[in-house]
Amino acid sequence: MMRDLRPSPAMARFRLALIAHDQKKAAMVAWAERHRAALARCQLYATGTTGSRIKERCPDLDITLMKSGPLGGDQQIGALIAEERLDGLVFFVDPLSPHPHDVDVKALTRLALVYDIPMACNLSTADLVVAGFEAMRRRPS
Ligand SMILES: O=C(CO)COP(=O)(O)O
Repeated sequence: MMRDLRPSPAMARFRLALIAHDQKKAAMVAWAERHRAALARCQLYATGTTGSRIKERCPDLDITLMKSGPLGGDQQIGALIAEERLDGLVFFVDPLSPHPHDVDVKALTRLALVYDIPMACNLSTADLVVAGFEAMRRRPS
């Protein structure tokens, strides 16, 4: 079954979570800056360090900061998905470094699959997710 990704009238903003591993944080900040206008129309969540880094560069973005990933932030984002309070996830994964909380990352990925949440793990897919949100926002209901 296809999810209807249009925001309901009651939920006029897409709810998007942003996460980046350490080696990908600079790319995430640059990406967020590039999509600043579209992201300003979203309700944003982020793991602690990722969100703080984005806010340094884009202080106008309203981001709800969760805990840092290794301290449970990935699981908090997963809980948002399980409660159906998230419409998309951008998670810039570093495939070349080991992470002590790999099990949390796997659990988060699994929940995004279970709940059919658009999940972008690299730049080009993240661009498509934002373009998709913007196109759906403009589509007459
Ligand atoms: O570790 C992370 C994702 O697994 C990201 O967490 P931070 O944004 O707190 O660094």
